Amino acid sequence: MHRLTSAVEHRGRLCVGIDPHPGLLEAWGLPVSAEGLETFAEICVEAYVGEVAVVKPQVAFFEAYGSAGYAVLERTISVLREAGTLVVADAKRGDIGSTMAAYAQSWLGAESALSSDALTVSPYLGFGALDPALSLAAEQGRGLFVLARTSNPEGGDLQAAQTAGGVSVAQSMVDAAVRHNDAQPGLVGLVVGATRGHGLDLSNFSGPILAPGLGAQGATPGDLADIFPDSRKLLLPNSSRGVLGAGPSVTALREAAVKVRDEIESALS
Ligand SMILES: O=c1ccn([C@@H]2O[C@H](COP(=O)(O)O)[C@@H](O)[C@H]2O)c(=O)[nH]1
Repeated sequence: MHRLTSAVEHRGRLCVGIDPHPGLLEAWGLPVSAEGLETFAEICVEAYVGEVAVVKPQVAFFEAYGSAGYAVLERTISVLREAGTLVVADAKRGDIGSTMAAYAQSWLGAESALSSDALTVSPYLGFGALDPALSLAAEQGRGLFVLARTSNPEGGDLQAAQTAGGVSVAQSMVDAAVRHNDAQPGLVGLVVGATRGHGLDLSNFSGPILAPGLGAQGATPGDLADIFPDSRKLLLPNSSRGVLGAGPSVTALREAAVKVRDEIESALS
């Protein structure tokens, strides 16, 4: 949490995405192949390093190219982290505890080529199933972002459903995160979409919140203060396509990221 707080103080709260959609590769004049992917990622890295605190590669778009895609992802993560940019691997892993331990080693283990500063995880096999990842993250000084209320409209039926405890499923994830952070501040972050009112009580939650939905999904920096009235300090609004649409010029991409970054900072000041 200390590294995140310091990065955000220096380079703002925007978490910008590297989401190499095939349509974006084409729009950038790149082949839809692992070679195109590599150039796309290199342009993103050049544009973002030094300007934003946090970058979120969307693992799915690398995975689509198999081992060659993973090799590009490994290089991308490593170059970003060596340059001092925090990396959230958006892989949304979640499984029974014994398998979760292996996912944790892949994304948070110091020796892994995919080792990142934080990983998105799904708690829908039970928050307790995340324990091996929580332990490794704590040991390695990394973080987890646990899906609570996602930005997509389809998430509502499940996430807003009432649990036997009388709170929504999403709120139960927030409450579990609060309990873990009481023991280890900042270990658990949440994913809460910026696309609508989330209906959550976040007043006891002091960890980071990854808030996707700016740009292509319709949210604007001006919406953030209303949606997250009590969670501004470590709020990490995410925009991917909304910024990436400015490429392939490194300068134009950097300017687009800096513009959104600065709009977020003035909206949350
Ligand atoms: O609730 C969620 C969780 C994750 N995402 C991811 O964030 C980006 C958003 O991309 P845009 O291009 O800015 O829409 C993408 O990687 C999603 O998989 C999310 O949108 N909502």
